[in-house]
Amino acid sequence: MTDKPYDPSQEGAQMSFAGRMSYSDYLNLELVLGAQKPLSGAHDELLFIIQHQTSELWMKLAIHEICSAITAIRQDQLQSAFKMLSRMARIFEQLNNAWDVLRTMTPSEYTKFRDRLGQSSGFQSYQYRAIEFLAGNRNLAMLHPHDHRGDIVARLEEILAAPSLYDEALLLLGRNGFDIGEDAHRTDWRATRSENDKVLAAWKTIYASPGTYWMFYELAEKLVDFEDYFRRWRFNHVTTVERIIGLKQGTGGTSGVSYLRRMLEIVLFPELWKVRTEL
Ligand code: HEM
Ligand SMILES: N[C@@H](CC(=O)c1ccccc1NC=O)C(=O)O
Repeated sequence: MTDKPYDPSQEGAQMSFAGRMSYSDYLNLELVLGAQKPLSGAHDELLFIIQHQTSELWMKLAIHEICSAITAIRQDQLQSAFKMLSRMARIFEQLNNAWDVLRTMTPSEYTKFRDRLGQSSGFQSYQYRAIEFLAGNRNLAMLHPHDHRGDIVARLEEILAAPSLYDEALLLLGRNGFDIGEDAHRTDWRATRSENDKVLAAWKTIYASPGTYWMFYELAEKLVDFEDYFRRWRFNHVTTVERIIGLKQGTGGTSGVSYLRRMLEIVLFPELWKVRTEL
């Protein structure tokens, strides 16, 4: 005698969703899964689109976490900030692992649809710029690709009007009796801050006695962790780009690989890296 095929409804699985919210209703899947619109017939274009869309979704979450981490630090709620910062690092790890999928696309496959991209480029990713601005890398020139979109410029300007993640970490040290010099008196958050020896000395004190300053020490390490994963993302990007387009100019108009190599030099939390040499 053959067994009847297993029917999960017999143990209660809901099978009727007329008038009820289903999985795809909740996740708005029609919108998400209907948003891939390849412009060519090339097999690999779907990979390219999905890779970018999923990256942008993870970036959306990263922005949500970093904004809440900034607020938590401002309110001296360091434990919740730590949770969000740990998640940030994990999100970047996720983005880093995703390069393994894109790396399977060869130059021959990419050239089949590259022309169709026009002058669009990741250089115009406003969520990527938001993450950089929120973290503390505030290069105002990066606002201009969005000049035609007042709503995006307004959102980025709103970020630039407030202290960055690193600024908030420094203000926290200031509130707790550390001399952070110039950084205690800043009013213009748009301007790129300069490195500051007093801040370096404050981190040095913290790293010299972790037990005494555990919360600040833990915050410092979470920030370094985040920057470490961010650097790996930049490195994976430039290596994948060189592997796929060599030294060609970018569709966004930059020199391509040499521009991206220059971006590898960006340091988000300079005194936290410098302090290592001093210990
Ligand atoms: C075939 C794969 C890729 C190639 C060939 C490529 C190429 C490039 C190039 C040449 C640039 C420099 C700007 C330009 O002139 O276009 C750039 C920038 C950028 N790309 Fe990609 N990219 C690829 C995949 C990705 C992916 C998957 C993401 C994820 C969202 C991404 C995000 C970015 C971002 C955020 C920038 C700006 C970086 C900065 O200004 O520091 N790219 N890309
Ligand atoms: N800049 C790339 C094109 C590119 O990668 C791209 C194009 C449109 C949307 C996202 C992209 N990804 C990252 O730059 C290139 O020069 O081939």
